[in-house]
Amino acid sequence: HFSTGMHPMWQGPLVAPGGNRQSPIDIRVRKSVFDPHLKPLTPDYDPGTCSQIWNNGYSFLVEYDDTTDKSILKGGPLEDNFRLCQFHFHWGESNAWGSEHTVDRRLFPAELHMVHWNSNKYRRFEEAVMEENGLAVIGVFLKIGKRHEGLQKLVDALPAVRHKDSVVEFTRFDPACLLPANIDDYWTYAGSLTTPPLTEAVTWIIMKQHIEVSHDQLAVFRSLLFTSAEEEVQKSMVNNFRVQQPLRGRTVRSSFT
Ligand SMILES: NS(=O)(=O)c1ccc(-n2ccn(-c3ccc(F)cc3F)c2=O)cc1
Ligand SMILES: [Zn+2]
Repeated sequence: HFSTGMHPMWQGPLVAPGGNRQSPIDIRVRKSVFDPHLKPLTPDYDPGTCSQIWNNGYSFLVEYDDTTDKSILKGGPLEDNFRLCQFHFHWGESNAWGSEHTVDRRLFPAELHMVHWNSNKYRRFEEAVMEENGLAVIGVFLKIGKRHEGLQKLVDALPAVRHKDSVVEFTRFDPACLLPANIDDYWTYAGSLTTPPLTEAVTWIIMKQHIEVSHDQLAVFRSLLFTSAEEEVQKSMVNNFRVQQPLRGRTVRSSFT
């Protein structure tokens, strides 16, 4: 039987010890500050660097070969080149919740995170993840609506990684297809990873425009399991989001008025 009880990890530290730039947060639109110096984001991804999908017991990660600067993110609030290493999602057991960030307390059914690391300053991800501003994560909200054609190739591969620690080869997927049409309007703030190690290394870039996926596509996310094949009790992979964290005086900047 599949319980959707709170997975122990998610009852983890509500606020990291001594953390004053933790994520996720609620984005108060009227409190965000327009910054005219913010540039447009210029992602440049090579689908040829896509390598595999891995169920790590928290989410499923679509991983990219980040040994060269083939898939990079520049511009926006970023001074350096950031290399794409993986993307993943957070979602709820119902369409009423699931996102990690909120906009004026509005919850979305799911949220995409595209994780990049500063390849000008560091030699590998493992180093960057421990450094202030070593990472840049793009967040995109998902809403239930029309089927997302580009996502379907990924949805079709998910049954192969149903259990924790399963991996399947996955190639030639262009992550740019998951970005909204308008990537010029975003919020950005200094934050952290939202699961352990919770390091305060992330420049967050949250897209104002959401993408749409169908109810059936999101239902396949919920068919994944937190648990490995050997465990007796299988736990549905749902509600894999962290509770919101105090802003602690941080400013959220917007690229739009
Ligand atoms: N949800 S999120 O803020 O985008 C997020 C949360 C956690 C991670 N995460 C968890 C473990 N790691 C990790 C993987 C490999 C490594 F060498 C070091 C790490 F911290 C990681 O990047 C990555 C991204
Ligand atoms: Zn995430």
